[in-house]
Amino acid sequence: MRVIGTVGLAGSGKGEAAEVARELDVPVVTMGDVIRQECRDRGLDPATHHGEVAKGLREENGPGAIAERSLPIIREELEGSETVVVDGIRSDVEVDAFREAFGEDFELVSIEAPFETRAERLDLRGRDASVDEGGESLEDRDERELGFGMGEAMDRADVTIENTDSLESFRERVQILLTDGVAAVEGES
Ligand SMILES: Nc1ncnc2c1ncn2[C@@H]1O[C@H](COP(=O)(O)OP(=O)(O)OP(=O)(O)O)[C@@H](O)[C@H]1O
Repeated sequence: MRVIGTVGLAGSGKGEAAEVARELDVPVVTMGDVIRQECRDRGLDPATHHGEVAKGLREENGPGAIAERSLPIIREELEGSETVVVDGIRSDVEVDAFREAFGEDFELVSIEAPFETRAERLDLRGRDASVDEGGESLEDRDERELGFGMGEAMDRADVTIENTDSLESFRERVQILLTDGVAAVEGES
């Protein structure tokens, strides 16, 4: 059993990593999915209320609320798969929740790229897929997410993947990590 969590700022490559996992038939549990479900439960549109509901959930139920809500989903996926990816961890408190739930079987990967690189990629992604980023600037999103403790979560990672090279090289490293574990990419980046 292996639960691989990813953490990283907007545009760092978490979505691509999740895509590589799906291509390998590794189930991906997204923190965003938990929040979107909560939006629907509250009768709110996830497109416009995602950030607000994420903040509300943490304020009302504690900073580990979203991680806690994802645990049963992850456990269910582990019944059918040796490896599960947890996409989009946002804080050190969430890291603690996963470590407590899965112990040594939880491995945290920090995906990192400089601000300008992320800004360019998100700009291109927006144009390609007409993704609505909700009108929030990357500076504001970084600030909001770092405010949740994302920097501390990144500091706790077992391994960091620098996503500054080609997409192909990034995808290859993610594939190695998913098939051979965190130790296989340690020292590479
Ligand atoms: N190494 C790379 N080279 C070129 N493009 C890349 C690279 N890594 C990611 N991208 C592209 O950059 C965009 C942002 O990456 P991705 O969607 O994976 O980010 P993310 O971390 O999931 O961001 P968000 O949290 O906003 O969803 C995507 O269009 C992705 O295909």
